[in-house]
Amino acid sequence: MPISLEHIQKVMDEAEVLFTEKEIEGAIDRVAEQINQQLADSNPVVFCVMNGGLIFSGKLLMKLTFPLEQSYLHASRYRNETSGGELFWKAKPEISLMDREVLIVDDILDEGHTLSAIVDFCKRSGASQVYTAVLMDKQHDRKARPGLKADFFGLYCADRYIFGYGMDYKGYWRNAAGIYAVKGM
Ligand SMILES: O=P(O)(O)OC[C@H]1O[C@H](OP(=O)(O)OP(=O)(O)O)[C@H](O)[C@@H]1O
Ligand code: HPA
Repeated sequence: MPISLEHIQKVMDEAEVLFTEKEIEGAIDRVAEQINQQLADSNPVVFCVMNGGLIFSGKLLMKLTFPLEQSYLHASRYRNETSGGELFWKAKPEISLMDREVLIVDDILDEGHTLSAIVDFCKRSGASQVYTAVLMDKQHDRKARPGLKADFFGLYCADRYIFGYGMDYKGYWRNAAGIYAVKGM
């Protein structure tokens, strides 16, 4: 069934603000500072995980102050739905990862299946070290493995369905300049 724009607008009108733009920008500054300290001499390839990682990657990259290469990959398991399924690779990395340090940048670590599969792929492709950075870490006990964490993360969020700053609700509101929770989810 096609999604009605009335529904999409209603979701925004009724959503709860979890984090303001100012709070999120502060978190991105902190993540950038940590990465600048730890990866400055590593000549990494920084991969944006499309689509959700687009805004965080863009904002983060401009705050990284050392030489790096940038690329993208696209693996999706939600496909505009609000619960995850099988991971589907839409675009694998084109740049060689052999003996490279890699930083994967995504919007959210939810159950972590996406990030784990991407990290495994990079290691199998010869990366010497794989780091991960996410804007949001969702708090619950359904992680792909207990204790799964990103190396760098911005903010913890509650176990709600969230959107904004790259994260979508049914394909919409990635452009929202704040992080919102859908009413009742
Ligand atoms: O930790 P997980 O439970 O695996 O979920 C996190 C992943 O889900 C979202 O991507 P999605 O599959 O929606 O693709 P998209 O970025 O193209 O929207 C998000 O951008 C993460 O990549
Ligand atoms: O809460 C979420 N919001 C948007 N995309 C997501 N992908 C995994 N979890 C989420």
